[in-house]
Parts: sequence; structure tokens; C-alpha cells
Amino acid sequence: MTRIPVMEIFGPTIQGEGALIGRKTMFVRTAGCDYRCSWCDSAFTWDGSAKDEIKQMTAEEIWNQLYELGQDCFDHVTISGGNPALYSSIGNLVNLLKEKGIKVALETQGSKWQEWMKDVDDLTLSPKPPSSHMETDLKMLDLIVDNVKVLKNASLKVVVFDDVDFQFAIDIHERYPNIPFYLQVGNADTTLKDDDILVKNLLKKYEWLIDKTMMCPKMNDIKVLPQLHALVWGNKRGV
Ligand SMILES: C[S@@+](CC[C@H](N)C(=O)[O-])C[C@H]1O[C@@H](n2cnc3c(N)ncnc32)[C@H](O)[C@@H]1O
Ligand SMILES: Nc1nc2[nH]cc(C(=O)O)c2c(=O)[nH]1
Ligand code: SF4
Ligand SMILES: [Mg+2]
Repeated sequence: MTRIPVMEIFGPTIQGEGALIGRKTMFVRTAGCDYRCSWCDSAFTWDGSAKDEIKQMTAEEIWNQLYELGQDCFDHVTISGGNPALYSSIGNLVNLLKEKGIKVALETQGSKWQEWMKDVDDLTLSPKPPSSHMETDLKMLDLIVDNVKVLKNASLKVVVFDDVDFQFAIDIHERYPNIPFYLQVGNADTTLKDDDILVKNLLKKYEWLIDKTMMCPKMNDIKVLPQLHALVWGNKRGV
């Protein structure tokens, strides 16, 4: 299969999360996920609610749409989902983007390995804490971390909703102490339309996560961040 199931293509916008927070980037969001996180903010990629919007696209078609949207105003593309690591065909897109001089980032939970992941410039692995109701396959995560440790820009990002998640984050950081580590505030209101209330709630949760991190001796060399795009645009899609 040379085509890629694409849910949406958008940008330019800012990377709102993790190591590249604030960086200008385009997004390609694939459809389909092997997980079903209880609080997934992109559940439309896998719950069937937007299945009519999924397009089976070639790498060239994706490039054409990226260029139509971004013209010469971008040099970076983030591939997210769903889980893009379900598809070997994304290797074609990574190669094409590199040919065009575009840097490529990947967002994935670390449940699947693809050879093309070695060619990604900025790799974010986001293993899921207990509140997601998913179980992390640590053997697979070990394998992926081992495969990408040659990459300069691999990082770990754990979303935290509660104390149990925070302990999971500590465990992950201790397991991979040499990979840059990011804590991310969980958004518990992914369907809320009122941005004022949403932002107030998110900033309160951010303060809670900062306080926990400041008092934790095992979390001294990490960064703690909100989802910047949620603070600016709320729960809007395609930003
Ligand atoms: C939608 S996922 C897609 C990529 C991949 N499936 C993954 O989970 O890493 C992108 C990022 O959003 C995070 N995320 C999803 N729902 C969230 C929520 N409600 N609050 C905070 N972060 C969330 C995920 O943990 C992941 O780091
Ligand atoms: N601006 C913006 N930044 C993001 N960082 C990770 C995202 C994702 O859904 O993977 C995301 C997203 O959807 N929008
Ligand atoms: S792994 Fe990512 S896309 Fe899949 S359900 Fe969880 S947060 Fe959503
Ligand atoms: Mg998102």
C-alpha cells in the first residue's frame, strides 16, 4: 500500500507541545490508532465520527496540499494522528519532504516501530499513563528508544492528569534518563466550547503540575509545559 490514510492537513501553525513548542510547522494528521485513550483530544481520527473525511493520499498529493496551504512560509512538517507509525507508506512522505528540504517531526505513542522513524528529524514518543486506560508495552518502547538513540532530537512527553500518572512519568524518566523529558498538562475538557473556562481550568492544572514537579527530586532536569495551542485556540480542530 503506497497510500496514506489522511484525516487532515493544516498549517502553518505553531507546534503547541513538547521540545519544539512555538516552532512554526505544518501538520499532517493520519487516521487510525491502535490505542483508544480515554481522554484522546483527537478521537475523531479513530472513533468513526469523521470517517467520511479520510482520504487515501500519495506522498505527492500530500506535498501538493501542504504547498498549497503553506506556500514558501514553512520548512517543517509534523506528522501526527492517530498513530502514524501504523503505516510503512509514510516512508515515502518522509523521503519526499527531505528531498524538498523540509524538516520532519513525528508524534507517536511508541507502540509500533517503522524503519522510516530513523529518518525523522524530531521524534516525540508519548507513552500513555494509567488514566488513559492503555497499557504501555515497555519492551516495544525499549526497542524504539534503542533504535532512535542515534537521533539528536528524540524526546519523551508524558501527559499527566493525576498523582498516579505523575508516578508513571517518573518511572519512564528513570527508565530512559538520557532522553530529554517533557511533562504535559492533561486537558480533561476536550469537548468544551467555552474557551474562557477551558483556559482557566488548563492554567489551574498547569499550576498543579508545576507545583508537583518543583517538589519532586526525581524530576529536576525536565520541562513542564501546557498545550500552547489549547491556550490560544481552545479545542478547535486544525490549529
Ligand atoms: C493526539 S496524539 C497523536 C499522536 C500519538 N497517537 C500519541 O498519542 O502520541 C498527540 C499528542 O496529544 C496528546 N494528547 C492527547 N489527548 C490529550 C489531552 N486530552 N490532553 C493533553 N494531551 C493530549 C498525546 O498524549 C500526544 O502526546
Ligand atoms: N498546534 C498544535 N500543536 C500540536 N502538537 C501536537 C499536536 C498533535 O495533535 O499531535 C498538535 C496539534 O494538534 N496542534
Ligand atoms: S495514542 Fe494518541 S491518537 Fe491514539 S488514542 Fe491515544 S492520544 Fe489518541
Ligand atoms: Mg493535538
